[in-house]
Amino acid sequence: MKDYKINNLGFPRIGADRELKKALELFWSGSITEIELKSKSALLREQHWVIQQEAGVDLIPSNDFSYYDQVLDMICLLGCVPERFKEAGPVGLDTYFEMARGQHCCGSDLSEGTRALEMTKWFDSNYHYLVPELNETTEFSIRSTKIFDEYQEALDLGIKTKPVLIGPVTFLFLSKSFDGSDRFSLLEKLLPVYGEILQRLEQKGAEWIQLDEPIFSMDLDENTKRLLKKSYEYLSTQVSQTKLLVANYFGDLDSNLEEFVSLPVDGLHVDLVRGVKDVSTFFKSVDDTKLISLGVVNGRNIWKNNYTDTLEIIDQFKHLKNQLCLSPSCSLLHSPYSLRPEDDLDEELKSWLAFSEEKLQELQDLKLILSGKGNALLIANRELHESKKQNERLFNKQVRIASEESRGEEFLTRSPFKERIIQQNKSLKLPLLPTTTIGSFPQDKELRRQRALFKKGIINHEQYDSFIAGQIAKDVALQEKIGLDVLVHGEAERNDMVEYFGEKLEGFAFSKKAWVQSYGSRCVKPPILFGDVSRKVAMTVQWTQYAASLTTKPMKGMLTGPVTILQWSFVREDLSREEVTRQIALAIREETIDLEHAGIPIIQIDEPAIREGLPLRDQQKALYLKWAVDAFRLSAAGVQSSTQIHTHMCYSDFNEIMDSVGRMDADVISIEASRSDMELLEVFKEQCYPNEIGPGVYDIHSPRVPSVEEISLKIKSILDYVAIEQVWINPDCGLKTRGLVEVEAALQNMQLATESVRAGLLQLA
Ligand SMILES: Nc1nc2c(c(=O)[nH]1)N[C@@H](CNc1ccc(C(=O)N[C@@H](CCC(=O)N[C@@H](CCC(=O)N[C@@H](CCC(=O)O)C(=O)O)C(=O)O)C(=O)O)cc1)CN2
Ligand code: MET
Ligand SMILES: [Zn+2]
Repeated sequence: MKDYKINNLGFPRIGADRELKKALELFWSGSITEIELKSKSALLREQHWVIQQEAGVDLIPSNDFSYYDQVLDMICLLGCVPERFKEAGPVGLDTYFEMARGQHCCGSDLSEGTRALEMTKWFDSNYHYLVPELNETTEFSIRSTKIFDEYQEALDLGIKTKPVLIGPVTFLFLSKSFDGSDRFSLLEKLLPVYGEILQRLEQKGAEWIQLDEPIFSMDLDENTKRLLKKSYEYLSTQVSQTKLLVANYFGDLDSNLEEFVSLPVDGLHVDLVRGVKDVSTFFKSVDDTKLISLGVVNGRNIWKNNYTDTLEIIDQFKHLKNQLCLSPSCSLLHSPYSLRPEDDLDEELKSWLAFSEEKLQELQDLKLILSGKGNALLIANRELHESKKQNERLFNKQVRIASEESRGEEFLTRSPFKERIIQQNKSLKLPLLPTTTIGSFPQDKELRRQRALFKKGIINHEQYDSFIAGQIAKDVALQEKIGLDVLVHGEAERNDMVEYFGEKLEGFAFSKKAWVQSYGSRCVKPPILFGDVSRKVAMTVQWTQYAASLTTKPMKGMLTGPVTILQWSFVREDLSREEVTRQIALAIREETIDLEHAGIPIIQIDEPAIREGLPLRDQQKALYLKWAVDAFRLSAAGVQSSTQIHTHMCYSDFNEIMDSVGRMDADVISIEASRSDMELLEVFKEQCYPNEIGPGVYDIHSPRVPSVEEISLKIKSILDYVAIEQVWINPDCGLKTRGLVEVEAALQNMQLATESVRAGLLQLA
């Protein structure tokens, strides 16, 4: 009988009750010391290692913990800290957080020293990493001992771990060259430092080291393949006893399979959830001394594993002489912690789910079944999946019919943009460079407390609603005071832009504590989309109408788009993503039309996740973009030409999707632009993008308040790319993560800057 081991790629680091988030935020506000933050973090690491040990994991990861982000940790480890963060030598926690969050001064300091690193999406997930800044002269040297310290820390607890780090080629791929040089040319300088890291880990006694190279899930040119080969040929000579495991995840190997299996390393991890088509060819080419880690339990979704299907996959590897490991498909960073606190979920639904702790249990179950002793587990699991398939809760006949009947309606066009905009300008009467915000306003402790009280049933609906009404009134008054042109209601009633709609729509369930890290200390609680989606009642009309009644300025209604709801939920796997998105689009469309009927002149349908949902493989991109854009169009189809449709996307890379952005045909699109210095407007300029654009004029991810001069310069630089009639002025994204004081100051400066640019134009005229 074959002996299987259990390998884990990474464990959620935020804590069962988001302890790390809370500790970080206390530390940043000065309420706890660095020593306290460090000791709380050490406690979490210990708990996580012990849980995995008790769950029978053989290869337990270390260095999967991070105070903020694993790529930022790599920047420190490799010593490529950008020059504006002056510190030399070991990178301290202050510099570390400064790179992540920018410097915390509320002045008009324009110096480079204050700007945080750019943040962008980790492959096709909702996790954000900090982008390493490289240029031709970047030098590397070990400037953090975290990976060694954490290995030692576990060892002191009696646990021998497998340190995890991002591999050199993926690291360079994730980086950005700031002088136009080819970032991969730095590999020569980078490899010796990796070699030194591996040697130091070997000296400490590490048996295995995991190097993550998810770049293998993407289309690679011959040069990149060569660099991967070269890297591992070199790195394998840097250790003698210690074994190297290279991990691919998030997709299949496809055309990279040959290169992957022939890497001169001791172990390979494959994602067999997304890369299932690799199975049959994989074992034909791999040599039998390598350990193979089979990523069979989905680390990106929350549904209970289907053991029968999984055993079929494993079966194909059984005849190999290789040591086999059972493993999650990727790090469990993307899974919530545990199902245990979810006592509000009904038992049936709960029986369909597995979070991180349960996923480790699934690996143990599978191992037991493979050893011939788990037949009862296998039968129970099979019965569960059989009965789930037929469960009525998953189907709504009316929704299926409506979806069929709606085919083609996404093409219902209003008049062409050039004509629509004339009508809209006539009724909206906005000044040149209209100012607005992206939707959410700060949510303070008291607001969250009131929502928590309401959810616990301690205050009733009337009490909660009257609190929300008060908050909306304050937000509207603030916008009036500042003098913004298009107002929003501020989203006070929304815990999150996706979770809120999930709670209102049919077909979703929601959890109490299924938090997943999004960036730094920020987490999201993706709703669980398990059945056919439909709208029970109007979801936003009441609050939008109320806000509109408080002002004479135009009020912009605020909806979350279908692709973003899909992308940021845990989604059923028994229906295509395209079909699920269509169902959501139809539900959102009902809301769009209700808002129009309620007299709301501008409706924003946010689609920040369209870009992130783009498949990693070129071949699959066009199909995705087609149905994604169709779904967006469907969610707005049916409104009058005079109703202005806005959308919002917070990404810096539009190059690949520009045609699709055009096809969305929103009257106005607001985008995140400030961290990347407006350079992304290049593609809008090149393509002569015809509709209106609001490039964010300041970064909302940092508490820093930009000065009037700074914003004026930003506005002027926008005008280098886009005709003034097309331009809107707004921040990069929503303001819900910020404090009220800094928001008021920043928006005030934004308004003053806009007015000064307008005045300058008048003088010129
Ligand atoms: N889903 C999603 N993905 C997104 C974004 C987004 O807005 N939503 N924005 C982009 C950036 N990512 C972001 C992700 C999270 C947050 C964010 O602010 N998250 C909040 C949680 C928001 C939330 O749901 N808050 C709950 C509060 C939950 C809570 O903490 N309750 C307390 C109790 C409160 C009390 O008694 O005081 C508790 O459970 O301990 C609410 O408002 O109701 C956080 O981590 O702090 C922001 C941006 C990309 N991806
Ligand atoms: N309307 C949303 C907000 O302002 C858009 C956020 S995009 C992540 O919060
Ligand atoms: Zn945004």
